[in-house]
Amino acid sequence: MPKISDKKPASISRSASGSRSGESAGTARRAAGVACAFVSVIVDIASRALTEPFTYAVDDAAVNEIEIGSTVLVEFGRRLAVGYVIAIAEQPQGLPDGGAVEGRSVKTIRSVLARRSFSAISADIARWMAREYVASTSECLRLFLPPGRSARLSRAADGTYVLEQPRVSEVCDRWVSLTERGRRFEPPARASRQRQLIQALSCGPVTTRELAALYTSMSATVRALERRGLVSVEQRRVWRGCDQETTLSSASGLAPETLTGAQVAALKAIGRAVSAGRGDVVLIDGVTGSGKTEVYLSAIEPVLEAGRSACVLVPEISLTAQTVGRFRSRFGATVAVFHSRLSAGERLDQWDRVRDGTARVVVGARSALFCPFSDLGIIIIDEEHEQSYKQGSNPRYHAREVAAAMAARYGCALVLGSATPSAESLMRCREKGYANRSWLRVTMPDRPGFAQLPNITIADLRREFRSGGRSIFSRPLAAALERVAERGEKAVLLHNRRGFAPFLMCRECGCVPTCRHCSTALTYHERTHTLECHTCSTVYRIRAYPDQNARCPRCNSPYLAKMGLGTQQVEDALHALLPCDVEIIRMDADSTRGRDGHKRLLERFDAARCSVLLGTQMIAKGLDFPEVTLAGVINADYALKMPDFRARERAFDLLEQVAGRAGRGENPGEVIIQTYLPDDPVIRAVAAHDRSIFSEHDLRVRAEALYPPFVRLVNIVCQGREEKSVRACADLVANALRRAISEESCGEPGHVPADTTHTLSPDPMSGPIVVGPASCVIERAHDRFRFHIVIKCPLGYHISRIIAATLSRIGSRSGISVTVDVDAYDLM
Ligand SMILES: Nc1ncnc2c1ncn2[C@@H]1O[C@H](COP(=O)(O)OP(=O)(O)OP(=O)(O)O)[C@@H](O)[C@H]1O
Ligand SMILES: [Zn+2]
Repeated sequence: MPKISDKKPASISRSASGSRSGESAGTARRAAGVACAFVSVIVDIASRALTEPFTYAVDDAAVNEIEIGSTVLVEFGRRLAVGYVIAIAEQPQGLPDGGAVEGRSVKTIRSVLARRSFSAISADIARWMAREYVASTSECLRLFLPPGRSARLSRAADGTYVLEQPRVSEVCDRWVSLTERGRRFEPPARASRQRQLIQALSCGPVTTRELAALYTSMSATVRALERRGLVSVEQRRVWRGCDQETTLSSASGLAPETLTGAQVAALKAIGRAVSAGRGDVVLIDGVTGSGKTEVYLSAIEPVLEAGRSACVLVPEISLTAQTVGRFRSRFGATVAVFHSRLSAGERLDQWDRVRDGTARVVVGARSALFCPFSDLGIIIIDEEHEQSYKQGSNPRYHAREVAAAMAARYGCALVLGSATPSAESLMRCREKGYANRSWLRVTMPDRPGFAQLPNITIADLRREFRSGGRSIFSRPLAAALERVAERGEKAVLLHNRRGFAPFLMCRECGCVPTCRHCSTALTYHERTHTLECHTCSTVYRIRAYPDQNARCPRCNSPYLAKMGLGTQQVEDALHALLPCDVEIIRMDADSTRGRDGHKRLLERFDAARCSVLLGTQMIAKGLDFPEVTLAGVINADYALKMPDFRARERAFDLLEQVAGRAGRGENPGEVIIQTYLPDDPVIRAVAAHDRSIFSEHDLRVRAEALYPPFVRLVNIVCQGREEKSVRACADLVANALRRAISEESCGEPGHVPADTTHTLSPDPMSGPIVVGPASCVIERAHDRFRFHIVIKCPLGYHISRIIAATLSRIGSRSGISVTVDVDAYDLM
């Protein structure tokens, strides 16, 4: 590892804040052959306060190496640090944030650590993200760096800084081939090794790895013939992560003969947004199975023909072989794929393929947004309502918002698709715009061809219970499952396990074992006899009734019994109900472990003649199997009962999505939803295929209680081991915020920063409201107490700036962490 001595501290002048970084300055400098240059550097030190760049000089040695996007080593205060170049100019005054800096007081960068890995546009987006999400600019920029290759400094015991080697590297194969002379070469009769080698190469180049597998120890022979100029050895990059074959019948992306009228209309709207080049947004509000994926595929074609690239985001959960297969079969090797199951090396290789332009269609989860695109023509977000587009750790960005900011900067179109669009997106479309960009909604109300939306039956579990039904399956659902078995069709069955996860409860004293480190109830895993904490992953061994060793941890009673309903139990009930030639496939976190677990289960479901796919949320999304004629929901109620203002929207999305799996082919589909709450507006809306029954009710509630989409919501969580000091810190933060907000409104009434003005409906409030602090719903996690403050804030008000300034004024408290979540989704 290279060691770098820690020279005496250097004072580095700090530049004022700026906005745009121009690539043209660097290009001009090189064209003019100017040797001396200055750069704006974002220093990579974990601190929310470090959002602005610092100015450094570049000496002659480095001047030809340095570009926007380079990683450099710099002195920063008393230490060394890694930094990222976001702008270059001949004079400090020429830097977007320069001017205030005197040339001679500026430090010179130590060295260039890595070549360009992001563009000026990316740097601009990272700075926007840092401002918007109260994050440090370096943590936002790091999203754009090559996976596993970013430079890191660590401090050794003797005080020197050590540059850590990147964790991931490229892999090359060595290819051996015959040269012109080699082809004419006749090895001597006794040289059997040489003969073998020449023969192996006679049909074309072979890798040394293959040679080693075929013949042990061929390397000496290769070397010998190479020296004589008879064979040549060439390094070629291996592209990992490009070979995910699947046998799924529906993973083909063959274009249909004709597009539906709605598809044509949607494509026209997208075409207009692409050619407008302003970052306009098109929301495709299309029922399940209406052919949205086909619209995405057709919209990408002209973009590729124009030489530009496309980025397609899908929720992690639906990054299945089926979705990926459709894109690969339409666009071939130009597709790069990003999902969490890729190895670090595969990620790097996919990233490099995007950078060198071999891959121009990227399909991936939210982080795919940060690929090194050169000329982005379209960004597509499928299932745009999905909560997984919001990042749960710093920087807590929402992919939809980042994509919109990107689309504006790239001058490309943003396409959002969903059968259940988010309240936020629907509102922006009603207002016809947001943040100076046009938002247009197009609907696709029908399925193509003869496919119809399925018929929906609500099975009232109260009535079922009153008339003596005690089975997991109500009579209508049991009968429907039996019909599927008789006809040799397929069914999907949702068992929404969250909230129904089995837990243990003492029948005598009512004790429910909770985690020692967190305030969460523990999930019981029957097969391993363990209780597991889903917050901190602690595992406790335990025995449950009727095991003889079962004991309640509080009262020692043997009646520590299992409650709730596990997926395995539903699986057992299905086996009991259906004939044994019906294949039952269970898909949950346990059965999909491993890299291809998910894909293999779907392939089995696909290949079976008659089968039932039973699973958690993961079966609800995006699956397209035309033979599915029944979709069932074991219990719809959990989703409705969560203490969260978005719970009802999420419940509606989930039910609508599951229902959408049935009847996508020629045979009509049927949906049966079991519930104790048949009169709930969510259930009635799903049953009637009429979103407005639920959304009118839901929006009224949210408008009255001041919740999104009518306001923006920021959740600030303080955590620490000592309850009292955490509480005190939260009080301090809340009061400081209240003061800052009231000062702000006195100074300049109605002040709205220029880049966030838009035309949404009149604000229901005149200024931000700070609520709390209060204990979080999860009061304790990982042995740390949790308090939160919620800010409700009018749309268009730039609250992030005030939060950042307030927190940096307060400074950090030892042992207490403060996290800021702007546009929070998880308020627990
Ligand atoms: N114009 C068309 N003519 C005939 N079939 C089509 C057409 N467009 C799409 N399809 C077929 O209809 C089915 C549903 O399409 P697709 O999966 O694109 O729908 P979707 O709107 O993305 O659905 P979901 O929201 O449920 O994921 C697919 O099997 C697809 O091949
Ligand atoms: Zn725990």
